[in-house]
Amino acid sequence: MSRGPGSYAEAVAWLAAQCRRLGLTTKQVEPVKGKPILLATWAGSDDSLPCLLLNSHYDVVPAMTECWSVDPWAAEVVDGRIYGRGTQDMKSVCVQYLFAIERLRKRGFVPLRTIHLSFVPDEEIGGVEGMGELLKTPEFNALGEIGLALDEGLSNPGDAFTVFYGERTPWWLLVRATGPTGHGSRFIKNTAPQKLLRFAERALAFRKAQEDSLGHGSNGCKHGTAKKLGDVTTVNLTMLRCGVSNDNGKTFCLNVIPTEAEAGFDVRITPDLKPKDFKNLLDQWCKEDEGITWQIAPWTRAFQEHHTTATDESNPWWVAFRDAMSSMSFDIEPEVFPAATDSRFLRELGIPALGFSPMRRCPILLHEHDEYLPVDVFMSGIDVYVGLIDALASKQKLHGEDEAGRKLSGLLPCAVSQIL
Ligand SMILES: CSCC[C@H](NC(C)=O)C(=O)O
Ligand SMILES: [Zn+2]
Ligand SMILES: [Zn+2]
Repeated sequence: MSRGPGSYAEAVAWLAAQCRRLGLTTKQVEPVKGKPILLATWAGSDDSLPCLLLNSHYDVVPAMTECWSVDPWAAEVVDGRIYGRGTQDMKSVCVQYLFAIERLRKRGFVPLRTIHLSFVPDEEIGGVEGMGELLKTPEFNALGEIGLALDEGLSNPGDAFTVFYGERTPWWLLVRATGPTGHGSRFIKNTAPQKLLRFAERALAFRKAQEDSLGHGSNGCKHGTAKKLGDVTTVNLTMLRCGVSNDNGKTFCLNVIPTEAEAGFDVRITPDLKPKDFKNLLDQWCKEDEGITWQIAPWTRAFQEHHTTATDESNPWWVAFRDAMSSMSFDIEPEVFPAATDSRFLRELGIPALGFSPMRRCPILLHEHDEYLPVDVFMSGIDVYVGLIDALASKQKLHGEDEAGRKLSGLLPCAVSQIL
């Protein structure tokens, strides 16, 4: 597979060949030109039952080769570790699904429920033209009712596996202030940069309070544990822009007060905070000054609701997942994913989705230099999927699935909360 941009088609061709070798039926869809999606299917014996969807993204973030101690594209094994970009995020999962299916087929396993696999591009750049578009296609619709989707998670450095039932909603903000100009030597009031800095101070005070609450709140937290990153809201100042320049930003007239100043913020709203309430906070911070406004960065999409997958007895798929892991003697730790994954598109449609990569006893190395996965973690991850797929695809009709195999509206596997 070649490296760098332009290898989407090669990646899909390779994955499609592997799927066909395993006897899966495959279909390629390309809702956005140059961004192919692979769908593969192992038909179940009862096509009236909702299916299992195993999702993975085949794109990866770039690697700064000069900062790696090995070639990030060679999958070299050094000291029992597979090094390479995507070993954790999430090429390993793409192929672990396939190895697990190969093993199950060799064993003569026949799934009761149909198993679909989706291999999508673009997750690393927002997923809008990958999973986002896939869900609008007739081919996705033709897959039938999805009972449960599995998607990526994160490694757990301890002995348990982490399972993500939701994620923080990303809001990317632009804040713009305007004010008077004047000579840089004077006490000019309410300048654009001053207003912007006051806004930033309010935002950063909120950030500090959120950071201080990390590690606390064992009573308030959904799973009775101390607050983790996914349970608080982060606000990070990621862009600052102002100044009067005569030469397109090479040098600045530092003695002239600029009339405009702009800042960009990466905000991640925890499911415990209503997006509507965060919006009110932003409005309030802006109201404290004249001439300052905020907007969602127009090239991004801000979800206005949180969608989480229920992790209690009301969701039979959660129970099935939990019990399957427990029967393999694995502990699981349910959490909110601190960043964004393709699961948010699935949950938005009401499809229960769990973020799970079978990686434990290993540091979280996604997007880092020298990303690796120990060989034994990779191999045992295949065993985990064999057990999970066997258990989940063998589930008889679950509580809440009606005669036609459809979910009853009373079943709430995917809780929608906090409507703006
Ligand atoms: C909003 S799309 C960007 C997706 C990216 N996901 C990860 C896992 O890094 C992020 O959260 O920034
Ligand atoms: Zn990923
Ligand atoms: Zn990633």
